[in-house]
Amino acid sequence: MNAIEASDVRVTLGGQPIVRGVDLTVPTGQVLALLGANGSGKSTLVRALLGVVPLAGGTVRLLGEPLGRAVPWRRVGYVPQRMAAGGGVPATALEVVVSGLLHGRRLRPPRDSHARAAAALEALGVADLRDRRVQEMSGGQQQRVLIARALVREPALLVLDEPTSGIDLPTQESFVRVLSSLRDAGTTVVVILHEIGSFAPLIDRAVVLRHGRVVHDGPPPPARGEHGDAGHDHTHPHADPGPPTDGPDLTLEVTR
Ligand SMILES: Nc1ncnc2c1ncn2[C@@H]1O[C@H](COP(=O)(O)OP(=O)(O)OP(=O)(O)O)[C@@H](O)[C@H]1O
Repeated sequence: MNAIEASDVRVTLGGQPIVRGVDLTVPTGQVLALLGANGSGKSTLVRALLGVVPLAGGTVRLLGEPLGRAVPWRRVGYVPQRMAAGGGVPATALEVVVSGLLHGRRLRPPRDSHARAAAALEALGVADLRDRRVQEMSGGQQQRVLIARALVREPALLVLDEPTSGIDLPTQESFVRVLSSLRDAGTTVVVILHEIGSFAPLIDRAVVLRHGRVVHDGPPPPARGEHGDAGHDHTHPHADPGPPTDGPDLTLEVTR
């Protein structure tokens, strides 16, 4: 089965076409990186795939069901880009993570929710923050709490929008290990990345957007190696240049 089947997805925001006819099929268990310059439409595409913004055209199926009530949402985890984890509510980290176990008609968390939430915080290296209020945390700490909130659902499909921005390298690496074990358990992962960086060993496929269209879909771009002594491996999407063209030219530089 495919975790995502999207066909000719179109989104218009503020009168502008932002996603301009994207086809995307993601087989179960695949780890897909969504890359592209700032403003190329990555966040808008995933928001459309998850039904957060309305489609101006096209169709989406998630976990075998058409977008809407039939989708088993409790099996979908989503970590939006940079959002205050508590949404202004004076909740502790543990409470925010437990809220990840609530869905639809389930208003009371399951019996083992605290143990599961604590384990998710531990996996993200923020076990010691469990009783701290999220509004009092740094952006990176809040981000980790949000990731824990998505992980605690043990999702079949996990969608992450630049999950590691503002997170230091050792924590990024431990997060990549958490994702590896999820992948081994068969979870499908779609992750928007600014740089492939520490995710490189995990990525099966890279889709690059430019001006709301797919301009690359295949293996992650190979490292070119001209910065051979940089000591690490990352992908820089350049700023989305010029007017839209249909050409397949990639504005992607991979340095090593
Ligand atoms: N609510 C909105 N109304 C109007 N335009 C919007 C809205 N949200 C996003 N846009 C525009 O849509 C375009 C794509 O934005 P989007 O956030 O999807 O890009 P992105 O590739 O995720 O960028 P980034 O890497 O900076 O997060 C941008 O030009 C943005 O200004």
